[in-house]
Amino acid sequence: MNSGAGLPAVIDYDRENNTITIIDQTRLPMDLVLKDLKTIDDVYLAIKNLEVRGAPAIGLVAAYGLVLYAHTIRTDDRLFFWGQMRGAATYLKSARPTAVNLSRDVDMVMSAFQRLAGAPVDKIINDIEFCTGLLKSAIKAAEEAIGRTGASLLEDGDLVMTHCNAGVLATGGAKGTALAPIYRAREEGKTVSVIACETRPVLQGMRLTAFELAKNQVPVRLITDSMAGICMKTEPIKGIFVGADRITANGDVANKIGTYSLAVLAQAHGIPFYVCAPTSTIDLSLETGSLIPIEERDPGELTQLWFEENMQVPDVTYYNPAFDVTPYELVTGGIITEHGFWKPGASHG
Ligand SMILES: CSC[C@@H](O)[C@@H](O)C(=O)COP(=O)(O)O
Repeated sequence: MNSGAGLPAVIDYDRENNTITIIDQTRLPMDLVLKDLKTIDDVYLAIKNLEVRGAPAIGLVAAYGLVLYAHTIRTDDRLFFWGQMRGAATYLKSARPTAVNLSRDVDMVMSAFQRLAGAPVDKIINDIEFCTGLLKSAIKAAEEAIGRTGASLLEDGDLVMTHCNAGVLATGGAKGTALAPIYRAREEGKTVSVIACETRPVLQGMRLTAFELAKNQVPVRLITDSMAGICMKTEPIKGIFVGADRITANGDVANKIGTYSLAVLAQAHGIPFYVCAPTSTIDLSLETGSLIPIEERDPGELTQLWFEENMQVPDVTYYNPAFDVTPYELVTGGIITEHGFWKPGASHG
């Protein structure tokens, strides 16, 4: 199956072989490699190690992970079945803490499972698989809608900036979130070019966004994160478009580390800052962004990853938060969801 973005499906589930196939994003852009996930541990590690990453994509692969696991342990012993599934759900949710989509999608599958508690095991498994298929369709539909709203802000010849990867690789959908307006604008006959920030330390902007956009013939220029300020000062940037991992009730936005710095710079330069995210990324249970759990990752990502040599300096400590929180007042353009612009205080829909 194709992702519709010049790539194979980012996440695909084959029921016959009870296998999830993903694009292994740690191998991009050098190698476009598909990887099979056959066990719950495979799924957990794929999320943890960023083989599949991006808020909607990790939720989707975890949901398929539960389907895969249900097929694997299929048994008429309901108590055992339920206990094992609950353990698997907790395990998958622990892979990464910041993106709310992971726990939300796992919980969604588990509540479908619970609702069917008295049904035959085959029916339960069929239904949770169906539910996961619906989730995938909902991701695609949300992206189309986000794309339409976002593209209405763009004109032919515009230049935008983005950070990390909030494209198809991050969602397993059709257009991504922050990149959806750009893909949609192109469908409307408008060429929009993109400045992609490389996104230290794991380089999602360089390895994934630049790759994905180039593959789709979208003009893209890569910069290091430290070049964003000079670009905002000297280039006619129409807007900054980023995705989100979790948006709290007051509108604060957790997204890839470096997003907050871009929002501060954008405000200083009078450039609108837009966050594109499906409503499933809004977490009304948290009042403010300070309550969002921020994932801290291995310092090896600073000292080693993507380099031949270990560059760890003796007697130096390292700090590697994977996300930061941008306060709502810096989201000057607004938060674009599948229902149009969302403001704190409004319900999801
Ligand atoms: C549409 S995805 C939005 C976010 O998940 C994305 O911007 C991001 O921060 C991804 O971080 P990652 O650590 O690569 O999973």
